Amino acid sequence: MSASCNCTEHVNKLHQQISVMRKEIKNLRQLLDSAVRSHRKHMTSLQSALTHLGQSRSPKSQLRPQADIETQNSLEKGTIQTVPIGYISSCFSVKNGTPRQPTICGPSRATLQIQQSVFNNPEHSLVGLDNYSHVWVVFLFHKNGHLSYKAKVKPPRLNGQRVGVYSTRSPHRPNALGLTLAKLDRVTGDTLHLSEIDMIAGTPVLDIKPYISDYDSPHSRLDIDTDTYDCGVQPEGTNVPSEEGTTSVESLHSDSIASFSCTDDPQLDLGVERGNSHRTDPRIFHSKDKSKVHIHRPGDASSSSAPKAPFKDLTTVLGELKAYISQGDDHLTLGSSVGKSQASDGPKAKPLEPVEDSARPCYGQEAYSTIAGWIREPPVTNLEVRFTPHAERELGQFLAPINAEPRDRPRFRFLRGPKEAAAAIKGVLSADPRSVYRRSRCKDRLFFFTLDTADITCWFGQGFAEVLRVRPVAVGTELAS
Ligand SMILES: C[S@@+](CC[C@H](N)C(=O)[O-])C[C@H]1O[C@@H](n2cnc3c(N)ncnc32)[C@H](O)[C@@H]1O
Repeated sequence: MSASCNCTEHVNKLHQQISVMRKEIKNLRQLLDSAVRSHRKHMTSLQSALTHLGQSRSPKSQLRPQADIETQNSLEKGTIQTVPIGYISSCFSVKNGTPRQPTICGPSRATLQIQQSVFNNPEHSLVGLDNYSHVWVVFLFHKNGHLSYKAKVKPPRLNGQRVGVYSTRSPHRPNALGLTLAKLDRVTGDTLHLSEIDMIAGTPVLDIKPYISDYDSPHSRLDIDTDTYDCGVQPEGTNVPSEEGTTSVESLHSDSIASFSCTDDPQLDLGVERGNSHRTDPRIFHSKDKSKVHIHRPGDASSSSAPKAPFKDLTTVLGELKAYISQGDDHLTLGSSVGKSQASDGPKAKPLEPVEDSARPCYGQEAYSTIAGWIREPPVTNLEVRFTPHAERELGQFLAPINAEPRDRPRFRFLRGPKEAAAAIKGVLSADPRSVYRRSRCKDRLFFFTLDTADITCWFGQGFAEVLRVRPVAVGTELAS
């Protein structure tokens, strides 16, 4: 009896000892964990101190951590590790039916939230951006499906003709990078609200930059090659003579370019006033030669006796030129058009011969740029877009995101109502979103695409596209954000 009693006591003691030891082990573990944490912290701050030292003392400092040196080496070689700053949330869920360029479809809306993994305070990175109306969006064509690319591609608008990949905006290029000029509607905290986009939902964005027309548009460039001025004299060197007849580099990079005049020849003196940019100088017209610009001067035979008078604004003239080109009226020349409207205003412009074929470069909106002819005059013509009454009724059922009631009606996430959606649908379809294959081989097939929360069904006939159905996207297949 006493032996068994002793034994139980002994076992109990052992149990107590084990439990004490367990507690001690637990405490030791906690101590160890906290030591490891503090060690890591210490190492991180030590590392950043070393990096700082390495950067501030000498770029080649031995103190620079290996990772830093590797990054630098990669940069030197032109290879970088990219990190998306955010992902596009847009009214287009798939490639099919997404505009091929942003301007095709104004109401196409999207948001971009800057990731917290990139900046601790992402909203700080957007401070000041709301001063701009447009932003460049650099993104990855993540849904290309493959990484293959070819030196020559067949843009859909060229209807099967091949051109070099670098003369197109094809998504299939060695580095699958896209570039879109998007309208910046507003900035709220860490989020950009965009429209006029051509990116699908989920597109990884690598960078955004403000669009600054003074820098980004050849229209307003100040460093124009003076060779392109056909003003009768070849200016010395490559710089534009300043008002005083001297050539200053500064003058090319300041507003004083507005004072450009061919002072070498009094007959050519345009008398352009300081403060007026040459880009709005109505005396400058394009010749039909690539990049050539004619400056019409009082000395022109057509205007020798004409007094200096107010000229038509260049943008107006370019507008007329654009209208003329799109009308394709072979009998009308810019000269006659401008001349007509300027009959009482001042000298007539030189006639400009009509563009003969779509391959020839034509003039961009900017006064000093040219673009491939097929961009303005593609072999694929724009389509008329119609809605059947049924489709119109279906579209009319959709509500804007802000309308909470009635609950049983479909609601857009991005678009601001049926009117805006109709404009977006027209934009997408008028540019004929079909592939060349579908256009030529499957003409009669129905075409489906998704816009915001609507599934659109349509068909194409000769010169038109007709919307047959506009249904809410099936539940469970809504847009990925
Ligand atoms: C022709 S690209 C032009 C994009 C951009 N504006 C540019 O010039 O780089 C536009 C087309 O790319 C496709 N697309 C848009 N986002 C994409 C993405 N994340 N991955 C793959 N293709 C995409 C859509 O079919 C859209 O119509």
